[in-house]
Amino acid sequence: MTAVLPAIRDFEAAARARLDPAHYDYFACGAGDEVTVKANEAAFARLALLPRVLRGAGSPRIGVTLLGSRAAMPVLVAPTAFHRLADPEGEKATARAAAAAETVMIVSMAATVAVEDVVAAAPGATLWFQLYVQPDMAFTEAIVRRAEAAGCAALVVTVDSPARGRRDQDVRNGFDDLPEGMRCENLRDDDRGTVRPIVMSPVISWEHVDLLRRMTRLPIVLKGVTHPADARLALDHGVSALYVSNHGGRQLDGVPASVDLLPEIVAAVGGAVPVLMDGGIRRGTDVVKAMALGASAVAVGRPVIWGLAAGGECGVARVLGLLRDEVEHALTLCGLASTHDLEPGLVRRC
Ligand SMILES: Cc1cc2nc3c(=O)[nH]c(=O)nc-3n(C[C@H](O)[C@H](O)[C@H](O)COP(=O)(O)O)c2cc1C
Ligand SMILES: O=C(O)C(=O)c1ccccc1
Repeated sequence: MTAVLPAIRDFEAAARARLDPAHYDYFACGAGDEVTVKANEAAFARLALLPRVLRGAGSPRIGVTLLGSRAAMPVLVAPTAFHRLADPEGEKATARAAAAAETVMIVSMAATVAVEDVVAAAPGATLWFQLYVQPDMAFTEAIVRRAEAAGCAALVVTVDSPARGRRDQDVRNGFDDLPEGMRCENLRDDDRGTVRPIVMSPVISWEHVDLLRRMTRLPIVLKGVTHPADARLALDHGVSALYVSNHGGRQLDGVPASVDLLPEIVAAVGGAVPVLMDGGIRRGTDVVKAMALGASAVAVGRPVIWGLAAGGECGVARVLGLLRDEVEHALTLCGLASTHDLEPGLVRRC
């Protein structure tokens, strides 16, 4: 992979040229009229940065420690499904690139490589496991035990999906299942000898969070919280971190941009636990804006997919390296020595 690709959008163009059009659409598209998909990126464009000068800050430090996991940069790999649609090595390639970048990869429950095989392929990677609670709690527990045994360091429970989002473009393309030879390997049921379908269930409630809390000693991150009242409830239920997300605009269309939700959630949490966010991060300056508004770190979904489709492990490594360089550069231009110096005064609404 030798092309000059100076920005995330160049990786998207390269990915689009290589992917089956229906698979590109699956990765790119969102629910409904894609109001939320567009809002996620547009909201960053409406936030301006007000740099400080003559601070002699030197080269910025951008490492973070989250729930005991160390990351060399405040950009994590968001959980995304079906990496083998983008590259034959799939999640193994993504995990190797995340390990090389020394950041956390959140492995999707809907991965096309079993979590044990991801770990084996990327020794030294720091992995968190994303879970959709399945109504069959015995099966949910079996999945949690696999993630624990594989060495995952946190459980990211996605709560924005009581039903699957309606994505019209997938319907137009007739895309509703993985091709022959690919499966969600984390859903393999040894007792039945089959792979179970992922159930997105409207019966999941706070009781299930309590059950998970008692089931595992792993820190629990609640992904997909948008309402400040839910942020407060989450603290009552003992979660270790909140993860503000609208699922990249793929679930309920019309939810505000993630970065616009951050200030209220951060205020509701009051520093009790870390607040992560994703949605629309395409530049180092976006990372800086989100962290100035109180995020402890951010995650990227589609940019990683574009790197993977454009150039496999090397492509993901380049996307993560690009974001790292851009974060350092943006902090330097803001006159800051560390991401810890980011504060709301750096950001102006325009
Ligand atoms: C193709 C694709 C698959 C996804 N699969 C999952 C998933 O399996 N579990 C999950 O919690 N979120 C999933 N997400 C949502 C991402 O974790 C994340 O919230 C979103 O991509 C962030 O927005 P961004 O793509 O603008 O960075 C998926 C997103 C995309 C684009
Ligand atoms: O496509 C998605 O956004 C997603 O979250 C998902 C979850 C399970 C299976 C496939 C996709």
